[in-house]
Amino acid sequence: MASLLLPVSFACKSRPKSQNGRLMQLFSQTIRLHISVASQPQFYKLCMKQKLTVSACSLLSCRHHKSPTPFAGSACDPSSKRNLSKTWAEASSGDFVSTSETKNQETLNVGFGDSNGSFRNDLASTNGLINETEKELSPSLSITILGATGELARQKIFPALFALFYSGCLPKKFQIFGYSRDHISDEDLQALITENLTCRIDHRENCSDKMSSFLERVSYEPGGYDICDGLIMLDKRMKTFEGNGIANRIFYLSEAHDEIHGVANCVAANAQSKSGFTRLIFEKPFGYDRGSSETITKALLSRLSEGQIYRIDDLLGKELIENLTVLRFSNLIFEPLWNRTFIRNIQVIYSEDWGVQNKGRYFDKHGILRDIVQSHILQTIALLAMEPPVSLEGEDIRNEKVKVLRSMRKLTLDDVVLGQYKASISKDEKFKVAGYLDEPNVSPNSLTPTFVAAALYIDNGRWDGVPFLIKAGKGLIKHKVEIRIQFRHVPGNLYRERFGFNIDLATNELVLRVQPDEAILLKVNNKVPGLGLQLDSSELNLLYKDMYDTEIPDSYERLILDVIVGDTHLFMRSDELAATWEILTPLLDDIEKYKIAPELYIFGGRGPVGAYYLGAKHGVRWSDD
Ligand SMILES: NC(=O)C1=CN([C@@H]2O[C@H](COP(=O)(O)OP(=O)(O)OC[C@H]3O[C@@H](n4cnc5c(N)ncnc54)[C@H](OP(=O)(O)O)[C@@H]3O)[C@@H](O)[C@H]2O)C=CC1
Ligand SMILES: O=C1O[C@H](COP(=O)(O)O)[C@@H](O)[C@H](O)[C@H]1O
Repeated sequence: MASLLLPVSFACKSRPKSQNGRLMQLFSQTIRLHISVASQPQFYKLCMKQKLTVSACSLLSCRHHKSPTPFAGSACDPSSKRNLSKTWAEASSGDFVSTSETKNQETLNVGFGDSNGSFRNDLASTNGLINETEKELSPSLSITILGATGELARQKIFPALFALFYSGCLPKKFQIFGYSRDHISDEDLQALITENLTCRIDHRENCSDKMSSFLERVSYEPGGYDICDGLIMLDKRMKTFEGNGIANRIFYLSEAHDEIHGVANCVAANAQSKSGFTRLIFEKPFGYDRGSSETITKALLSRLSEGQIYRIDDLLGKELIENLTVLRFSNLIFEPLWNRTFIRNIQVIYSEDWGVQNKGRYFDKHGILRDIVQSHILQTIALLAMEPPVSLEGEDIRNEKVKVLRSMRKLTLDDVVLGQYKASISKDEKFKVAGYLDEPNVSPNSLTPTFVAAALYIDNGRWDGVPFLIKAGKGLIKHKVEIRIQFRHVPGNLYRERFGFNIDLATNELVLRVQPDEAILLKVNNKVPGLGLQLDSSELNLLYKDMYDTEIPDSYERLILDVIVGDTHLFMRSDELAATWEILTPLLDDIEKYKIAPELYIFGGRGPVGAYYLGAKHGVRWSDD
């Protein structure tokens, strides 16, 4: 019962006083009175009755469901995903605690909950007022962004942290430290990040107050990446902020990739917390091939424990990807069909209508296989194809993902089509569109692929013989990420003649549209209304923007929150990482060895025609065109 109610008190306590303040007060009193008897549906009704939707209950509890039966749990209530105290203890027990390793639940508490599982008023309030003793002893969270002046930090990480603060998802005692080589002041950094901070569209009260309150907690420390002096200074500054309470630390390594190694070493040696957890977030690329990735992993594991390493992949924080496991394991109608007997093929499509933008140098070295397939696509397939995990705990899910990845056949040139976008003329024929070779910092003779289509197979009992067709490319006609699951045709279908010879028309298809416009679509064969017996393929359409009147959080918000609460399931473990490189390295070696020239395709087109032949070879018709 308590866990059902946590989001309620959490949500409502963390709300600021607004014009709804009185209502809010009444409401939270009411909720507390109901604490021992209320159930989540009852709570929901209460919210509805009081017309306390988004504005009064915050986005956390009764916010988004038009459906009358929201499930327990809230956006930033970790217990909604996993059991808070359990997760906390387990995730932390794998963490490196350099001295005085007090690993019981309370000492490794993030400050969200106490050992009874009930929430204390530890969440960041907009006025941030806590008395001195409380300040000294309460658990703290320090988040350091290394590479704080960079594009990723400015555009994604700081805005995500602000959104978490805005949604009441950060503990009361938190501080954000920016770190990079530039000699700038706290104020300079605050000014730099302000332009990208926005309040949620669906509840914008006190936006500027909240921004100021957030910015007050952002400070800056200059320092290098490979020499540790800066991090030693930072450690001192953190200690001043942390006081004598439990000190939890997160380091987000968002500096230039070449520096990752040195920085991780410096953090591990000089800036780990002595009394709480220390977690490091790593950005892509996760190595270059099997060998390089293994070297990096070994170096990291010599300094840190597996539980401290969070390899972040923003695609995995998208709503529909998180929903994959929910869809599969909480609906009776899907899981029994989720195998080779009923599924004909699965297509994962990652199509971008832009080029490499300003990342020519990085992209030319890595290419589409490392940039998109190695993590985005293989992780998506792993979640899609894994066996049911023992539980929703991160490690249980990661155990299943690694098995699928290890059962995946190594890719070979025979089952791959590579492409590269070339210069073209705009549709109105008015201007020339740059090709890949015209991009800044790209070698003029580059053979780096900007497109790949490939057929993957998982050699296990569930998926034997089912092609997983993947397509990823830049400079294509559409901008979308989709997973398409095509089912087999109905045996002895009574209506077969209505479909002629085109069996594809009679195929049920489940489409998970990750972006844009998140949606779950199910294609079913249906009778066209009327006196005749005409059939068509229609869509049962769960379009999120029609169904839920809430803003979908950015994936960085979800993933950073996962790091805070120690939920590892969306982050690649070292053995998963090794398994992905096993699949790709032979192919990458051959591409380099034989200097495989990619098939050129027009920017803004459908990609190389070879992709269609590849589909045909594996009995698949791309269903996204
Ligand atoms: N941007 C994105 O969308 C994505 C980025 N990534 C990864 O995230 C990390 C950060 O990306 P992003 O912010 O775009 O990168 P930036 O190029 O903007 O660089 C980030 C920071 O790294 C430091 N830096 C830049 N060049 C060098 C250099 N030659 N030597 C040492 N330090 C340098 C800079 O800080 P300083 O002031 O100290 O010079 C800069 O603020 C990278 O590792 C990247 O691979 C991964 C996926 C997507
Ligand atoms: O990780 C990456 O993602 C971007 C696309 O990110 P999105 O959040 O805009 O969908 C992609 O363009 C880039 O190549 C890749 O490294």
